[in-house]
Amino acid sequence: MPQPLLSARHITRRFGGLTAIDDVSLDLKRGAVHAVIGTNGAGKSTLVSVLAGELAPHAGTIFLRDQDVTAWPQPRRARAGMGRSYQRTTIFPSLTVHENCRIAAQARHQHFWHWHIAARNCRSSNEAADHALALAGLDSARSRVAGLLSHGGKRQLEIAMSLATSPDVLLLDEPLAGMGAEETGRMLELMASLKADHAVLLIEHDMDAVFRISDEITVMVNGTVIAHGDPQTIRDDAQVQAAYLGEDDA
Ligand SMILES: Nc1ncnc2c1ncn2[C@@H]1O[C@H](COP(=O)(O)OP(=O)(O)OP(=O)(O)O)[C@@H](O)[C@H]1O
Repeated sequence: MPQPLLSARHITRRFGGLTAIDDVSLDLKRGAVHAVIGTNGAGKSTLVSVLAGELAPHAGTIFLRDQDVTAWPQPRRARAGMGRSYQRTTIFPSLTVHENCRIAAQARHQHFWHWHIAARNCRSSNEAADHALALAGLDSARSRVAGLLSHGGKRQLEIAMSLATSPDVLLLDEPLAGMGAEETGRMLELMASLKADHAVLLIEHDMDAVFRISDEITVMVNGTVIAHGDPQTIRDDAQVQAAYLGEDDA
């Protein structure tokens, strides 16, 4: 069994009187897609934000490899190898696809005393952007204006921007939202190809996609984990069926 790249232990996060996530633990391993599913408001996005370092937990510990990163802010976690994509697209629409990736790459590849160097002259950022575009299958679109890409293309670019920071861990928040069947198929192929070198956390409402792509699934209801296991275990779990999966999904 490979050691987890990321381990979250007993994470709790409250918003005022609401406990959005309550004592949640999970592991992300290289070579595996770990999906977190649950009804609206179950706490999935909050969990991603806590793992990424955008929200501090009220309790619990997060380890990246063997290092306790619980107190690290988001930029430090990103430099240490955590990449994330967001529910809403966060690209720079007037820049080209390559420029978007190059800017993302600078966050990890450029030393702080090099910020005065124009991004286009920074070789390591350019190389990281090239590599990310190749991984994400966007090589041929490198010179296109990002805002003119299809919806699926923009989501693909978001993942490429995340890859440009050379992450080991990828936190993907609803990467398939709003996609048609063809775009979904392409994105699932991309995820399958990325998991060899990455630990992938997938938040997704498309259950067909989740059950096709995932190696492990964690099910959340009202901030707590009610089940965890491989897709077949989750399909067969009576509590999951009652709480979440409809008859069509189970
Ligand atoms: N910044 C915030 N302030 C107050 N409450 C919040 C905040 N962010 C999330 N919540 C609440 O925490 C709970 C969990 O929200 P979260 O967005 O994590 O759920 P989710 O499972 O990602 O839902 P969805 O599938 O709809 O995206 C919800 O009740 C939500 O209203």
